[in-house]
Amino acid sequence: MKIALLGYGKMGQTIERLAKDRGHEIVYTIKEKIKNYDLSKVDVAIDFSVPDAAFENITTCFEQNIPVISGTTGWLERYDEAVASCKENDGAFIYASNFSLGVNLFFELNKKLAEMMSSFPEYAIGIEEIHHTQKLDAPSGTAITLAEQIMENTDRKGWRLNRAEEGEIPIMAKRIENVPGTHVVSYKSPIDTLKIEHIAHSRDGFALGAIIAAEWIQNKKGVFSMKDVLF
Ligand SMILES: NC(=O)c1ccc[n+]([C@@H]2O[C@H](COP(=O)([O-])OP(=O)(O)OC[C@H]3O[C@@H](n4cnc5c(N)ncnc54)[C@H](O)[C@@H]3O)[C@@H](O)[C@H]2O)c1
Ligand SMILES: O=C(O)C1=N[C@H](C(=O)O)CCC1
Repeated sequence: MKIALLGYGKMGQTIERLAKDRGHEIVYTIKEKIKNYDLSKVDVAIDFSVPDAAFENITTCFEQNIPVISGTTGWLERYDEAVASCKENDGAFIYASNFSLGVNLFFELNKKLAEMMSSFPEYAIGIEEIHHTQKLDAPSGTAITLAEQIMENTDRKGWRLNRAEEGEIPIMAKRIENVPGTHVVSYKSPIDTLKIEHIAHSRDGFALGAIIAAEWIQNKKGVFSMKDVLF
């Protein structure tokens, strides 16, 4: 595949290394607005940029008929508009708050556990996420996905950053140098605590998942998720 990398920071560079190992060609490494680039020779754009740029990057690709894989977090208030743009342009799109196989397995466990725990209101639910200090958004996109999955399977009505309110899920966000990404979902009662945890040891899992998604979306049209790709 001929790949355009939209965003060439920590993730863009990791994707470049792993994509080359899999025989792909990186034709653009873009660190700025993409309006002026001719992407017509590109098979797929992989966007790991910044929250302010993601929506414009993604929709510009749809207008140029390029499939998009996006992992940028912190722009999701415009996700529905991006989906509409994909459909209008008969495009192809996958967004995931986390592309790693491990986290996508963790998502499935999280949903199942929340469904089981919904019968036991004595357990207080909490989410903790830990990331490196350069991260621009909080809470992480992954933590928001985990909270939304719990809300769909319990009576919890919302989530809140760094504090707990009645009926909501607190998401505690910590920033520690060099941590690629850790997520913990816990259920605490006066008697015991139950926890599930995912610890990324590097960015390779996120990058590999995004490349696998880019390979999978070739010759497809529509809006898909990592669940479609992996399971
Ligand atoms: N979904 C996942 O699996 C996953 C995994 C890791 C990171 N992320 C997300 O990916 C994004 C990037 O993470 P990172 O650690 O590589 O960040 P980073 O800060 O290292 O890199 C971001 C890059 O985007 C570039 N950029 C700035 N404006 C741009 C624009 N208009 N168009 C294109 N590029 C632009 C910056 O110059 C930089 O090179 C973040 O939102 C992060 O939360 C998602
Ligand atoms: O390093 C980051 O930034 C990460 N962002 C994603 C998120 O916000 O969930 C995935 C994990 C790494």
